[in-house]
Amino acid sequence: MDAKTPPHLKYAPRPLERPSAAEAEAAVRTLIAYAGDDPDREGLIETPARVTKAFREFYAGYEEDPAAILDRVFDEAGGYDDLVLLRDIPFHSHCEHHMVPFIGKAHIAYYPKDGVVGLSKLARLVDAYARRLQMQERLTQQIADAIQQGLDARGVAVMLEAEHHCVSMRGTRKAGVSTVTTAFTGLFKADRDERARFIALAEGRR
Ligand SMILES: Nc1nc2c(ncn2[C@@H]2O[C@H](COP(=O)(O)OP(=O)(O)OP(=O)(O)O)[C@@H](O)[C@H]2O)c(=O)[nH]1
Ligand SMILES: [Zn+2]
Repeated sequence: MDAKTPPHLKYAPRPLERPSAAEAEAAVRTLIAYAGDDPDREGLIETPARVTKAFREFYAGYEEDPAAILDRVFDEAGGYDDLVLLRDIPFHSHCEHHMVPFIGKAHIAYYPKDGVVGLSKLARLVDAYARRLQMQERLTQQIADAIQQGLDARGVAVMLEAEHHCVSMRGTRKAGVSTVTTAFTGLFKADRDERARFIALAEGRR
């Protein structure tokens, strides 16, 4: 990606100064005590190390370069230039307000221009952005923009539907609420029939 790349698409938002694993484990001990339990009781002794390890998995996206995921374009798709759609890609992310999971499915479509990308790469792209502290709206937009930029597609459509555990488990405690977000570029942005086709396919109506 070049100097014109918008900040939200860059590999990492800024150079990160990571605390050590020992410092992170100490912070988890503090949170256990804040929750009201004893970090020294037997069942919790190894928990700070486990949580720290889990964090590296939950937030592995900061170490991924989305542009590199879409690097390999196949230009031998036999002239195929119609829509490619992946439906029901499961994802897990964490909301940046409460660091609580939001979990759902992504539907992604694009109209190829000069080639197609390996199907698994679109799922990898979702993970590269989902495994960060996120807002669902930004996650949706980042996925669309990265595909648009990486493939120079004629159009990209992204729909995310997710349940936010910060809404279901705490605060208003409304379980089962689905948040739906969409982002469109190119043909999808310009043509409402294209948007309708995408939505029908994403919902499994065709
Ligand atoms: N737009 C948007 N809001 C989100 C997302 N994830 C969590 N939120 C919301 O972020 C808001 C944060 O609101 P605040 O009033 O600062 O925090 P709060 O007091 O914990 O809010 P409550 O959840 O209403 O108790 C809440 O309304 C959350 O539901 C997201 O991905 N997108
Ligand atoms: Zn939240």
